[in-house]
Amino acid sequence: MSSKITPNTVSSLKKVRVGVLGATGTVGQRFITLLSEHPWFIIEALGASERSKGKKYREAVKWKQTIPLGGLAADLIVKGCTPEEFKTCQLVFSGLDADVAGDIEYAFRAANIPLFSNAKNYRRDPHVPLIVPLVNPSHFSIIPQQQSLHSPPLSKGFIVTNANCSTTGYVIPLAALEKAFGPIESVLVTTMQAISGAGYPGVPSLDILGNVVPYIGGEEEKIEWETLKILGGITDSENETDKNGAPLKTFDMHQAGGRPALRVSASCNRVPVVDGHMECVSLRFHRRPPPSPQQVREALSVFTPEIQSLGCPSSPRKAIEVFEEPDRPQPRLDVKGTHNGAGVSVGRVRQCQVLDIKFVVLSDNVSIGAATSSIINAEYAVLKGIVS
Ligand SMILES: NC(=O)C1=CN([C@@H]2O[C@H](COP(=O)(O)OP(=O)(O)OC[C@H]3O[C@@H](n4cnc5c(N)ncnc54)[C@H](OP(=O)(O)O)[C@@H]3O)[C@@H](O)[C@H]2O)C=CC1
Ligand SMILES: N[C@@H](CC(=O)OP(=O)(O)O)C(=O)O
Repeated sequence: MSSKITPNTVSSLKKVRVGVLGATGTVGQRFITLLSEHPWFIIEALGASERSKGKKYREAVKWKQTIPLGGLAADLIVKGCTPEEFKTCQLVFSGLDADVAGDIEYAFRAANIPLFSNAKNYRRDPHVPLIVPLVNPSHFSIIPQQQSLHSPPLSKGFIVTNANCSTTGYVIPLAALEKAFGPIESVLVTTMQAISGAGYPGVPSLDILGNVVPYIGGEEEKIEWETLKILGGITDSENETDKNGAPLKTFDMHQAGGRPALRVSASCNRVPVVDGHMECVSLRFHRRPPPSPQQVREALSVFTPEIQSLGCPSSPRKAIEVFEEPDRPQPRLDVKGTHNGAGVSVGRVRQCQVLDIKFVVLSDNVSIGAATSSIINAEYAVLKGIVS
């Protein structure tokens, strides 16, 4: 496909054939729901574990979505997760358990199948982009390097990851604020994470009902470093070159051009909420004097990511909904927001007596925190001719 492709030309072409790995899981089910009505993509193949393989999807899955399972996917036979079984797919989404995602996703890339992953396995890879589509789709520019460094070099295959669900939710307002007011110096974030973030069946009811668990293994570290990769840029490496002697591209981890290092401290809690991660954020800007709460509200409200102006069909109508009411957003009332969980909601923007500004952000951990992000990333790749 040429880079002149527009949303209208994609709509008039034959639908892109897609597969879903981990299709029976919490994220996999959200993929099925969103893809069943997708204007550009059609589900071609579904994969899961040996437990599910060979069964009709409707028999293999414990369907937990509020929308009934219907459409073509319900009667597809679930396959194993091997590239051979997905060779007719033009791209594949992965909602695989991280314990198995590493080898399986590697095999798909090696078989020249573009793969959009929710799992954590390749997020730290120096040649794999970690893309929150409302923030840093420009990081797709690392893909040619990822393909050329693979042995043998790849013509079509690549891996794109999306972020941890808590990172995704709060990094969207951070990006809007950096765009408006320049670098952020420090961030304190405290999460209240929904049970669905732990997959199905997830946290035992006796542990979570009427309770708060102040620990989610590995989560705080992920939020702290993923933020730097996502909000940073891509620069030329000082000491690594390709086979022609040209500098390799590298993620600057938010430190390019003498920018002050961004320091992030995260505290993560599991709370008895079904869907929707709420995060309390306090931050300090580099610039002095810092913006006022009203300027922050306005900057968040007008934030328009590139994917919106490009016309990606799953992008939210409004990226950040800003609430004025003192007791909103709330997970039960606001998790779906204005566009089926594809945007985020911010409220309680106010002055912080220790840093500069504080606010609360709510995101749908299974939608923009997982499946919706992968889908928008794939739409962007189709529009940019990165997938054909
Ligand atoms: N839930 C969330 O909010 C978020 C999750 N993620 C990440 O997304 C991924 C999926 O999460 P989630 O949906 O919650 O997890 P689930 O536990 O709900 O689902 C896991 C999926 O992986 C499949 N699977 C397990 N073992 C194998 C195997 N050996 N071979 C092939 N398939 C296998 C399961 O199939 P079967 O049913 O047959 O066992 C199931 O489809 C994880 O990596 C998670 O960290 C990322 C962001 C948010
Ligand atoms: N750990 C997150 C969900 C998740 O799976 O994260 P990751 O994709 O970073 O492993 C939660 O429990 O809410």
